[in-house]
Amino acid sequence: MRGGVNRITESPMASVAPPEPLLKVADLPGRGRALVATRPIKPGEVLLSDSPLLLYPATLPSAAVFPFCSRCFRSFRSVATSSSVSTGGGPLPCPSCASLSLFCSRRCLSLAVTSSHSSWLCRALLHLPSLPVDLHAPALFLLAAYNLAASSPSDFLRLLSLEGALPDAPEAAALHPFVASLLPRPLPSGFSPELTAALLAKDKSNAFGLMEPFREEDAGERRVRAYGIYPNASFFNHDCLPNACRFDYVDGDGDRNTDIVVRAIHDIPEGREVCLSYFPVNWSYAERQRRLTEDYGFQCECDRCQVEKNWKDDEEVESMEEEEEEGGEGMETLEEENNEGGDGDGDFPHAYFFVRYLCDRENCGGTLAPQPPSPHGTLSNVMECNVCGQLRMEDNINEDVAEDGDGSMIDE
Ligand SMILES: C[S@@+](CC[C@H](N)C(=O)[O-])C[C@H]1O[C@@H](n2cnc3c(N)ncnc32)[C@H](O)[C@@H]1O
Repeated sequence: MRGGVNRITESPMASVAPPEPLLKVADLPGRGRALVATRPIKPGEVLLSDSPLLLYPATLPSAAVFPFCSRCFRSFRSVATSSSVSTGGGPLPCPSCASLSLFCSRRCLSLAVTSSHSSWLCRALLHLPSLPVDLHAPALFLLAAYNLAASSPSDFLRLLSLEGALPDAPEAAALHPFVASLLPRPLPSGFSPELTAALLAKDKSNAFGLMEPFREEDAGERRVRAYGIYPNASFFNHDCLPNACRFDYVDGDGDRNTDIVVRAIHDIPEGREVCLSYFPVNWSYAERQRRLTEDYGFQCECDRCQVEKNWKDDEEVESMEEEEEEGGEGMETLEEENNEGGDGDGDFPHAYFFVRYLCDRENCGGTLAPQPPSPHGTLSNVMECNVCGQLRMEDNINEDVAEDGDGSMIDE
């Protein structure tokens, strides 16, 4: 569904944070809060840079393939090669919980003990290895969330205001007593099994994964280094053919390395809803619907799903394989099909999106978006993959995106 089709009721909520409010929050029937373009948006424009409300590691450092700093989340490998980050002599274990938390510098260690690595959380980590491994990530989330309740009650309320009304997370029953035994007394106001379950549901619906760098040898199995809850980016709804995608540069320099950046993939008209895909765009219809139902509690009815729900399983595989194999010549054929509206059987009207915006690197599955326009508004013809980071020059970017005004080839 698109903004042009839906009736949009503007909510009284503030527009998304500066520098430029290119998006505003709107209530869309059947979709809850959504982000809508406040003016026509050009390919590559930065729609949002968002800092996390909270971050937590996906695993304990001992289980991480490439250990990372427990505060800034940079891998020690990247810190060692960065000119602007002082390592202070290599990974520093926390003096209290030792190798359960490692820091890249004395600065990160001293900043952490006054915020994300408070003394009770540090002691709590010592008990984490007693839990089954599959509960480590949700337990780390709960510890970070209850730590936020103590350190920044307003941010904790913001976390609670996010969407996430799924039935009780099954982990809640095991994790509530665990957390209750570790929290400092007095317990936070409102602390209850229901609050723990509600927090876990917020995490499931809203957490963004900060991924380990892409490696071809991982054969598509990418590991999550950390999860973050981003208060503004949490308003993006899902579309299986998104018009924006998000980038993260966690191993980059500067204090805002854990921010996520959302950029337009192609032209977006004013008033159109801006959506991300909550997972790689090359997933099959069945995989997408399963994930959206189980983790987000809704069935997707986007334009792409409307087409693919009528496909037989083998048709889906054939169409995707055709698109991947055909390359340049295939692209023309698929574009012709698109323009003609397809021929029914084996119809793949959104092939254009895959040819143009799906990274062609083996096992990557990332989405390409142009780099931001210059300060004078000149569009970039360099496409960047949001998974492997590959940059690709694209010819005739201005001509191609004019196809139907927003670069998509979907009939609306
Ligand atoms: C990250 S939140 C997005 C913002 C949310 N709509 C809100 O009101 O805060 C994810 C939730 O939004 C809703 N949602 C996202 N994409 C949707 C879609 N395409 N159709 C219907 N609901 C959607 C689902 O309830 C999902 O669990």
